[in-house]
Amino acid sequence: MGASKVLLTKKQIQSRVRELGQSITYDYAGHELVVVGILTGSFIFLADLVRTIDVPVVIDFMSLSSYGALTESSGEVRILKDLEMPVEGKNVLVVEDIVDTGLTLTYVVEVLKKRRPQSLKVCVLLDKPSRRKTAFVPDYCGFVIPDEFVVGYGLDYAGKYRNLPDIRILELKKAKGQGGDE
Ligand SMILES: O=P(O)(O)OC[C@H]1O[C@H](OP(=O)(O)OP(=O)(O)O)[C@H](O)[C@@H]1O
Ligand code: HPA
Ligand SMILES: [Mg+2]
Repeated sequence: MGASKVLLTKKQIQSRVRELGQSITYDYAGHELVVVGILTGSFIFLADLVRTIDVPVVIDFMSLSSYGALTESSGEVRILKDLEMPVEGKNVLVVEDIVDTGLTLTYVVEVLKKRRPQSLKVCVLLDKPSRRKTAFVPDYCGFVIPDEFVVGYGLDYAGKYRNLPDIRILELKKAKGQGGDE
């Protein structure tokens, strides 16, 4: 298995997700929220987070791609699937698994701002600031992590490992040495 070192346990994630949900509930009290999940990486975080948010929530998804099967961003972000609903006049909260170079979220914010939402904020579970190529700063952040490629809890390497219940550091060399398939 190429992803053996646990960086964040199930328990740590669960407790931090609950805290984020409480902050979001407090900040949006009395308002309806449109939660926009960025597919595919955000799906587990979003599913857990929305169940800790106690204001009316509508959920929509957008799919973008820049990494493909690589551990380095291609630098080019494309929309693969757009939102189903207009967000004009809505309080929009983008939910994402990780901000790394910042290219994906910088692009998402730019695209959504043009649709004139009432408010637009971004919640990420993980922030890897060491590799940033844009000035992007999330409004809500679960954990700041070191410059390692991580998998699990929705995050993948070449489509795999999203189902791991914790977040682990991908160890490619070890995987090769042990006859892994990377
Ligand atoms: O800050 P950045 O350098 O842009 O990287 C972050 C983005 O990269 C990953 O998605 P990816 O494009 O690999 O697709 P996925 O969500 O389907 O895994 C991750 O889920 C974020 O969306
Ligand atoms: O560390 C990462 N893991 C998985 N997907 C990612 N996309 C950007 N950074 C990462
Ligand atoms: Mg993603």
